Amino acid sequence: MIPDSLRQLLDATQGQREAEWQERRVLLFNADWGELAVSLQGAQILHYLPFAPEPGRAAGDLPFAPEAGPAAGAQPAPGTEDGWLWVTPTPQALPGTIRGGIPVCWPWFADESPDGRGPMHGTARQAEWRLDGIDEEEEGVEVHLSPTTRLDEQLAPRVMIHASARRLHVELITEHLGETPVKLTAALHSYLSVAHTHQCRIEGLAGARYLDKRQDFSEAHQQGELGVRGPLDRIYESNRPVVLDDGARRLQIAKQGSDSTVVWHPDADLPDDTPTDVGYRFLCIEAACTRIDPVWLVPGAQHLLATTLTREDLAQ
Ligand SMILES: O=P(O)(O)OC[C@H]1O[C@@H](O)[C@H](O)[C@@H](O)[C@@H]1O
Repeated sequence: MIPDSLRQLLDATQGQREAEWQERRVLLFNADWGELAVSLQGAQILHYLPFAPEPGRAAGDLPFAPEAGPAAGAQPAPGTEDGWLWVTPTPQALPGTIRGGIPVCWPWFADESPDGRGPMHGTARQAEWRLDGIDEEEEGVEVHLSPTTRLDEQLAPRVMIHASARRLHVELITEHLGETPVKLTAALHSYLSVAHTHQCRIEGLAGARYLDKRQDFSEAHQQGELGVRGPLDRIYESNRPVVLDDGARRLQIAKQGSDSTVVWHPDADLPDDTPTDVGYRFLCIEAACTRIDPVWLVPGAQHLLATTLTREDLAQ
């Protein structure tokens, strides 16, 4: 789900450009392979819409048209015309953050800052990031970003986004530049656009142990596949891909460097920046490192946390 004002900016874009949206600098791509919007506040992807091939045709065989926009035979899959990610149409003003897309939560997840007093989900998503490079090809685009200021005494993050007609792949790389081991938790906090939250079923978590944040982190095991029918805030211990089925489409969400899959929706208790008419149009499924699987990074080491969104019929 994309806010109208962002839609208008994208529609007025041919190829690639930088623009301002909601007081933030955003990178916009509108190409033959699809659309991408990234906010430089937080290196946050706000929108992704692949112009996917018709069933039976490989993404690499797309008949690309010379102008920007979907090529003949390459259309958004039914039910996904609005994009694969959800963004609130009424984001907080700066220095607040934008709810939606894929916020980068770093260098801690939720309230797990070293002294327990840091902002929810870390400092990276509020910070200003810079564009380090763009590698644009016919099949897609690769975008590299890093923060403009030092966000941690010892750790340095960077983000790589690769978007194409086939998939959206995001990497959060953390480098240890300091002298002593550091505990890292993090998340790629994907707000996925869905037909209705209560129509969602997540396949791939059956049997997994989870911590239920709504029950004071009590432990349980997932019985059967997860159907979303009310508020959820769970950390599943799992490194496996899941499939999100919202009745309109099946999206595969795979990941690397993560043994925690967070599933979150507040149900009727919507945040202030989320209008009720769009409050059931998202579900968060997050590739994360949490209290279940914190990463102890030693000097000189790197950690890669990645997530990949693919239409199930195109996933390999
Ligand atoms: O910071 P945001 O985008 O409002 O997300 C909040 C939610 O993020 C989830 O990752 C947490 O599990 C929830 O506990 C939390 O409420």
